[in-house]
This record gives sequence, structure tokens and C-alpha cells, in this order.
Amino acid sequence: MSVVLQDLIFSYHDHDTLLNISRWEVAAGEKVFLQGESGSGKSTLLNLIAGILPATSGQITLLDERVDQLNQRQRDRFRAGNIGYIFQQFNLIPYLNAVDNILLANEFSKKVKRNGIARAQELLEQLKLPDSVWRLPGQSLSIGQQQRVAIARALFNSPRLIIADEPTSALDQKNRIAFMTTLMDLCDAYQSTLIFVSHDPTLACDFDRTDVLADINRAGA
Ligand SMILES: Nc1ncnc2c1ncn2[C@@H]1O[C@H](COP(=O)(O)OP(=O)(O)OP(=O)(O)O)[C@@H](O)[C@H]1O
Repeated sequence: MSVVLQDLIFSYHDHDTLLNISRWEVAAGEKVFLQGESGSGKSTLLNLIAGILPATSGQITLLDERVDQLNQRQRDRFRAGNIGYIFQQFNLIPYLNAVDNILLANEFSKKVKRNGIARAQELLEQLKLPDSVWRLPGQSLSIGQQQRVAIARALFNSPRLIIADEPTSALDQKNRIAFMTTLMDLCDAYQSTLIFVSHDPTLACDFDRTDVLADINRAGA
């Protein structure tokens, strides 16, 4: 099993309980589409799984490791080594070029190899980013190009778990289809588990399973 949540409770400081999930599992290699109304807590759940936010209580087991028992620093290290996170905003460093954006984000990881530049370029090639723009600063790239750099950054370490939070929301249909095809192909190639949040139900057909957050969350039910 890649992800197991058990008796997970979360509330933002001084707020009502937002998430109360008795059990939720994602198998290794599974691709799950997570749907839910705006404000229902999808991004919060992804941040809990990624270890960016600590749970109020309960267990989060990723790749057989109880990440809820790790301290913040250990969680950061675990994330860097095992999780690729693709955000809605790609969060590229605007003045760094594509290759350096990929390398910088992966500096944390022990798995970063000496030949990191070659690896970054190989991914950009797979993602069909023209080599003429590899050395341009992030701020000079189009949205679709930035998105591909963001995928390359997330996949650099061949993460066993990929988390994507509305990564296609800024793309037109052509770029959306290209993005989804690439993401799925790379997930298959690396046998990565994928948890993907989107408001676009037309994307759900690419996935093994669709879960609706309200169905697994007892908070406010
Ligand atoms: N730092 C915070 N402090 C307090 N409340 C927060 C914080 N971040 C988010 N929230 C609240 O938690 C709830 C869930 O937010 P979240 O971003 O997880 O929802 P979402 O399902 O991802 O929404 P959307 O689909 O609109 O992106 C919202 O009511 C939001 O206002």
C-alpha cells in the first residue's frame, strides 16, 4: 500500500474540524482522481499527505513509513526523497532557468546524482520542452512550458508517490491533454502512485479510481 490514512483528524488553529477520515487507502501504482467542492479540504488533505501540514491526530502511513511520527525536518527529507508535488501555481523561481529550477528543488534529496543536469535535460526532452528555452528564466516561459518544468521538477527523483493539486487549471485544452498524457506515461514508466485533485471531471477517465472527498470525510457530515 502506498498511502494509508487511519483516524486522521485535522483542523486549522482555532477552527472546526475540517477533516475526519476513518480510513483511506491508495495502493502502490494506483492512480486516484480526488474530487470535491471548493473549500472542502482537498488541498489541505494533499498537504497533510505530503507532510507540509502536521495532522491534529491520527496516522499517515506512506510507503510503509509512519510519517505522522516524523518531525518536520524528517518529513521534509522524506518528501524530498519520495514525493513529487505538482502545485496549481507552478512556483518556479522566476529568475532561474528551467534546468536550475529542477535542480534547486531537488537539492534536499540524497538521491540527487552528480549527473543531475543530464537527468533534468532528459526529462525536459521527454516532456517535449524545446532545448532553445531550457536556459531561459522561468518568468520568460509560457504557462504550458512552466507546467512542463514543474512536472520535470516533481519527477526528477522518480518519486514513488506523485501528488498533483489542480495542475491543469491554467492550461488550454491542447496543453491539458498533452500534460495529462505525459504525466500518465511517466507515472507508468516509474510505477508511481498518483493522487490528483481537479475540478475538471472530464479528466477522471484517465484514472483507476475516482473518490469524492465528502464520501470519505466525516467532518461536518
Ligand atoms: N491556513 C489556513 N487557516 C485557516 N483556514 C484555512 C487555511 N487554509 C485553508 N483554510 C480553509 O480550509 C478549508 C479548506 O481549504 P482547501 O484549500 O483545503 O479546500 P479545497 O477543497 O482545496 O478548495 P478549492 O477546490 O477551492 O481549491 C477552506 O474553508 C479554507 O478557507
